[in-house]
Amino acid sequence: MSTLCLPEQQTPLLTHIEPLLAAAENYQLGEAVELGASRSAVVDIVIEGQAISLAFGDTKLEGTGYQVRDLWVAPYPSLAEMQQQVANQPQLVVLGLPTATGFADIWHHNGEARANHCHQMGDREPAQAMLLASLALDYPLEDAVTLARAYARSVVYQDGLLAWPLERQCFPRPLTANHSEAEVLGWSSKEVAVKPFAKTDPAKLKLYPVVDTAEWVEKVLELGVKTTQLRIKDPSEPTLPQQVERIIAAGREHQAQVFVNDYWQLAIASQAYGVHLGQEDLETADLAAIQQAGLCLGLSTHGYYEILRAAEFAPSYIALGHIYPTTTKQMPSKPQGLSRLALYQQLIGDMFPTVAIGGIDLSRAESVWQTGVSSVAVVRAVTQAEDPQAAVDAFNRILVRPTEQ
Ligand SMILES: Cc1ncc(COP(=O)(O)OP(=O)(O)O)c(N)n1
Ligand SMILES: Cc1nc(C(=O)O)sc1CCOP(=O)(O)O
Ligand SMILES: [Mg+2]
Repeated sequence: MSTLCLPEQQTPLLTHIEPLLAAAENYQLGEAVELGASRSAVVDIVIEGQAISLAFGDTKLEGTGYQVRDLWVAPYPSLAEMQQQVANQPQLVVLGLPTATGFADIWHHNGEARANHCHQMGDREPAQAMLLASLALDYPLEDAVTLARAYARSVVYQDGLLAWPLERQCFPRPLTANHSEAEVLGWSSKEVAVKPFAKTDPAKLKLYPVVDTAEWVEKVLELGVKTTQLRIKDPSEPTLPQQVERIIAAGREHQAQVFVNDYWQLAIASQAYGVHLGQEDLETADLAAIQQAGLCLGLSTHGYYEILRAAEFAPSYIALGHIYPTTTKQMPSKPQGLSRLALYQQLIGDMFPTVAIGGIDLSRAESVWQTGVSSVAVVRAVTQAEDPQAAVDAFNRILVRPTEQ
């Protein structure tokens, strides 16, 4: 249970907040949110005992939270100026800044500014309402800002229908180097622009065991698996280059799609089938070199913004994690759950293959598969199975579409 308390002047937002919370309940997107009145001029949200405040316009933020600027009177600051300001002010959230070709929403992330951009922005109140509703539903700030814009736009597209935004056309585009307007708009990014990555074979991308030795890669390929990944987290592991060579040879022998986690230079040098990278790698890895070498690229995502950001790079697949709690890896984010997964899958549609990961076992595979994902990645469900062959066979029986039966 969380609470969302509005000051008097923000109560008109309830016109949007109430149906949005009802839609979220309907889709089972989060815990129930109790609405109340704030005794101060700021909006107060409390989730699991943690309080954040949001101050709009001239209201001053005191304490933890966000100062939201969303009312613009010419002359506007430039996008480059706001990028700098937000990078220096972690609490500043900028909504609907007019730019040369549209509108930008900007927020702070790890010492930098991030932004979405769109040509039509919708109205201010729906955006404010969704920002608050989605924060109260425990979406991270970047997803709340992304949903705020998607909702404000969807109210326009759907002719005033107050519903949870689902369609890609409502969502803004993250400003990355791959955004054709980033340069014209004066947005500077650390990533480089890249062409689309090689495509995977969807028929092979179903059960996707992620394992930590070349021996395990060879073993799962022997068991009939057609997509797998070598994930060795210790970069000083002395046998790393040999293990990568081994898995590439084994992948070729079995005509399988074998990915290397993290070590993209090694993967290029050894002409691996593909590389899997995380969000933080997008700014440091040489994506152009990976693309030019013809390798497939899988990208991790953990929410709306990361999905849209990943899509900008046209990867070979988008991984959606973590769906359920996992003990395999310490996760900074919360488990997404099936309902959020289903909406992410609907948003991505057939634009890119998708891979669900995190806490998936045989008992959960069927419901994950029913969301429409292209693949299910597992660690423990195969490597800790009493009988890995039986586990692989059981997954293979589940991961079938009706047209293939
Ligand atoms: C299929 C698949 N999905 C997600 C991940 C996680 O990648 P990343 O976020 O880079 O984290 P590490 O695996 O490097 O800890 C993955 N490896 N594979
Ligand atoms: C490697 C990894 N990445 C995740 C993500 O969400 O990005 S979850 C995960 C571990 C998945 O392990 P298991 O199947 O044992 O829960
Ligand atoms: Mg990684």
